[in-house]
Amino acid sequence: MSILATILESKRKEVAERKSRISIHALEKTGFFARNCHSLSMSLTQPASTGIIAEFKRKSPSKGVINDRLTVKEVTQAYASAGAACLSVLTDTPFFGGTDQDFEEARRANPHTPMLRKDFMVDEYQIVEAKAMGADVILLIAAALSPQEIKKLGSLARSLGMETLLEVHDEEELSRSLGDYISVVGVNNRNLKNFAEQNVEASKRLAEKIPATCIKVSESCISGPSIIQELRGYGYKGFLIGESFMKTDAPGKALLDFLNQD
Ligand SMILES: O=P(O)(O)OC[C@@H](O)[C@@H](O)c1c[nH]c2ccccc12
Repeated sequence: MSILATILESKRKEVAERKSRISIHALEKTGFFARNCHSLSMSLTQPASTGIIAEFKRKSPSKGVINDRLTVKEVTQAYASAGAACLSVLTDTPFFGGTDQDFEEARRANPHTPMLRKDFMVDEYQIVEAKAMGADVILLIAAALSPQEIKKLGSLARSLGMETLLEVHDEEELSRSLGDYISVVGVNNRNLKNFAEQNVEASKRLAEKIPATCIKVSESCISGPSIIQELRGYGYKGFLIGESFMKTDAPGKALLDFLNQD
């Protein structure tokens, strides 16, 4: 079984268990549910935007522990003051070591910055959870979802005022998953089925296939500022980066260094 299939199987069980504890109706009354969202599209298209979507990531199935020494609050605040256009916080626990509490702490510490709930979304319940956590953006992974599911989850996100980052890895995933509920497309350079690639070729390959009406984001394996320069040339406006920052002792400083050399 691929790593993605393993994660999805575990996620479905987890969501069923969560649903039995708190109803959707109850979730709608909790936390940040009523707050107005920030727009990722607007943040990425502002002329002065750094375009960096900076991720808090403790560990991953492909890399093992990346950094378990720093708190989510210190890292995300440092990212925001270094100029991150958006913060990405993982909430998956078994495979990435993130939690819902991480997300909420980051939200409280960074009220003015757009935030992406990074998880494997398989059910409408998680979209409502994301809103209650204070998310502005949700991730929908084309390799994990049918076009009908993407439409259902993306439309729900939009109706709650959130945006969707649609993640694709190849042309087939892209063409079957687009819809008017998608305004931002992320090309994951890493293949989630085998965690193989370590370069940004997928972004270069798919750049011209993404409709001009969508904002382009390149995700994963961005190891230095020169790659950002190159991807800008392909029309990319967003750059989702975790490991390059998190593997250092000062991820916010690492982001600043990227910007100063960009
Ligand atoms: O740490 P990196 O290589 O900079 O990658 C960040 C981000 O793109 C990656 O964490 C990611 C992209 N899509 C995902 C889906 C689920 C979990 C994680 C991811």
